[in-house]
Amino acid sequence: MTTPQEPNLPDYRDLPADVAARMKVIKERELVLEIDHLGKVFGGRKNPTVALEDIEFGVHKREFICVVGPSGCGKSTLVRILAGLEEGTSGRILVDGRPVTGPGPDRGMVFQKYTLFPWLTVCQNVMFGIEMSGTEKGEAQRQAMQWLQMIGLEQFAEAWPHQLSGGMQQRVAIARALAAQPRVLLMDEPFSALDAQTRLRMQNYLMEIWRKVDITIVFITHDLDEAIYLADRILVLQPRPGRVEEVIEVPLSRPRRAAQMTAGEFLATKAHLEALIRSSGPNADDSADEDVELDIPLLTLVSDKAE
Ligand SMILES: Nc1ncnc2c1ncn2[C@@H]1O[C@H](COP(=O)(O)OP(=O)(O)OP(=O)(O)O)[C@@H](O)[C@H]1O
Repeated sequence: MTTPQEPNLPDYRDLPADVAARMKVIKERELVLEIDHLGKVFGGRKNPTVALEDIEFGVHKREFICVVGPSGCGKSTLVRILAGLEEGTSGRILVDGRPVTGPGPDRGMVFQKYTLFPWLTVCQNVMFGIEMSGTEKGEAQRQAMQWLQMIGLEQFAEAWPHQLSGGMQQRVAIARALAAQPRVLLMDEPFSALDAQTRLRMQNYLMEIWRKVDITIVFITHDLDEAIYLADRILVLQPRPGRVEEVIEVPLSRPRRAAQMTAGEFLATKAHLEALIRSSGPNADDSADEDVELDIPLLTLVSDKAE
């Protein structure tokens, strides 16, 4: 779908030269994750809900993908299928060319809710992911400490998860997921429970780690600012049934800085995403009613009073 461009804003499709060059390099890289004609239907034949229909998308090595869309478009279903926690009804998922048949060490997960094991210390939590791959305890501890150093939490190695702030817990959750050396990191609204300032710090922190570690990221979010700030490409889903609405190449240079959030390219991308999501969201069919609401006499009365 095309939406009218906002006046005074650049065209979100115009990539600055450095971004275009970067996108070209990314697209030349191999596909780590392939979503091959994926469909998902819930419920029986009598009352089916088509959550996903014919999703076709490939994620390149070291790419940062954000998935957005209105509530109910199938974001959580998609990430659960990618993780192998749920099966698709049709199509398939491939990681490095191999079909996904269930959860596996090639895919790490970070969820919205803090998911550290409360009965393990911070260090033991990170060791857990490493030991899962068969590494012996002493070596796992050494590697876990390296990860804690990388995320700046080595002094909390012996602390319990509940002694850490929400942001710190999510940092440990990211370290735990990455320590198992997955090919893809799947993140399902990992920062949505955090306050705005912590959230921005976590976004910067995640991009910093991603710069240093060989990892491909698929990040689900409701927050359009977050998606634009983080992603190389944004996969926009539409609901009922969940289909690919558009894939947007984010026209922002890297490294990203918070100041870019007021740049014309950022605002143009956001305006386009908002229009896309508004037009396909749960209230899209009610837009005619909304127009009627704006005309109600009460609004005129209030403005009369003010004068
Ligand atoms: N276990 C289930 N049984 C039946 N229908 C389901 C089930 N899980 C999800 N659905 C339906 O599938 C569709 C997609 O749901 P999903 O939770 O994946 O969307 P979402 O984009 O993550 O939504 P939100 O943004 O509100 O979290 C919705 O219509 C939902 O009602």
